[in-house]
Amino acid sequence: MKSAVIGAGSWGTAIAHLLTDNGARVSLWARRPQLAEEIRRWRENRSYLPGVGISDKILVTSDLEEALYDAEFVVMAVPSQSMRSIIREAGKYIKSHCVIVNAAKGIEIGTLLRMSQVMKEELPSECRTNIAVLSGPSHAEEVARRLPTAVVVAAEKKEVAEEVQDLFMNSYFRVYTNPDIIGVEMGGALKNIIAICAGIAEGLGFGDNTRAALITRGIIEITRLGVKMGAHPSTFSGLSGIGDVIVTCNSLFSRNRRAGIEIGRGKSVGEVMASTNMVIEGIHTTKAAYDLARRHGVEMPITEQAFGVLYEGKNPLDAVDALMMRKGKHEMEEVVEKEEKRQDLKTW
Ligand SMILES: NC(=O)C1=CN([C@@H]2O[C@H](COP(=O)(O)OP(=O)(O)OC[C@H]3O[C@@H](n4cnc5c(N)ncnc54)[C@H](OP(=O)(O)O)[C@@H]3O)[C@@H](O)[C@H]2O)C=CC1
Ligand SMILES: O=C(CO)COP(=O)(O)O
Repeated sequence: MKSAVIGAGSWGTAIAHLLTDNGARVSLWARRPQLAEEIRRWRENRSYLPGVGISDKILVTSDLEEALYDAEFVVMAVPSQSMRSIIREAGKYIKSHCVIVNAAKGIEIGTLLRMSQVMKEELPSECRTNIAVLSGPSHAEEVARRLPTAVVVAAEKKEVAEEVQDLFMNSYFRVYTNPDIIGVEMGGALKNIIAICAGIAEGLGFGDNTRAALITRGIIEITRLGVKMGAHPSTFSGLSGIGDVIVTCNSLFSRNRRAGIEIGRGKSVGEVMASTNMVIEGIHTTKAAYDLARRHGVEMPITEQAFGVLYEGKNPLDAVDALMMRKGKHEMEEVVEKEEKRQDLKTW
């Protein structure tokens, strides 16, 4: 059974490595012929995943048709803002019964669509029902070193989710299934905003209390938007919710957190983006989420302040003040409502 991994950044390379461990026949597509050539020559992706040997069983190519030839599974591990153009081209070579897995974490700016929605729009109709989403706390650097990791796969059809679960699961990579595609995808995308904010807080010299506050209040506003868009609230207490928020806000592997640290220390967003060839999804997702929150009338104070800092030149310290000095409120409206009902009181 052949799997094609589209995208030879750190995540695509780690996934190709994992699937090869699982005995699959794997191809890895790199956008630039030069990168494909480098990986073939060194059997290592020195640009994106240095120090990890790439099996010579993996076919590394920059030719999409060659990568996708005969593939039963296609894993899309490309930056979210490039997903549409790449899947459109890939769709010409994907077989109709293929299972297609989104591994990217983002929302398309402008259309405000999730990645599986973008894929659905661009793929031929016969491919559209076999789309799955893989998400959860899974830094490529650790997966490639076979460190125990747990993630979640969501799909419309249970059989599709289970096929992907079987494909990926092994002794160091545990995969759960979940029917809530919206929740799994929204959690994976939105956590990057919180990771940037946690980085900014660190860059400003704040401590563990601040990070814990951002993680906790962050997952609350992520859940608020996700539920408004049709997600199940419990999904956000799972791997693609709080799990991914925790890892991204704490890990030094996180590009989003690292970008935030630089911004907190005084670099501009442009400088931070120009300083790396890696994708900082949260910068784009902040814009998309800000627009989605307005469209759905959802209160997302952290996202709103992140938007101010990233897109309107707001001073991060002013953003912190704006968050801390908001009018006092209840921690959880739903708890208050339940208590009021239980006690038949209106004291709250
Ligand atoms: N890294 C991780 O640990 C994880 C990442 N993800 C998600 O996977 C997705 C891919 O990220 P990741 O593998 O980390 O990427 P990296 O940051 O490691 O590498 C960037 C990749 O993006 C490609 N790229 C850059 N600009 C463009 C463009 N304009 N069009 C097409 N491709 C472009 C680069 O190709 P080139 O070299 O040709 O410029 C390279 O393959 C993201 O959505 C990310 O959130 C999900 C889970 C874990
Ligand atoms: O999604 C990730 C880990 O689960 C990767 O996060 P970064 O893009 O911040 O590195």
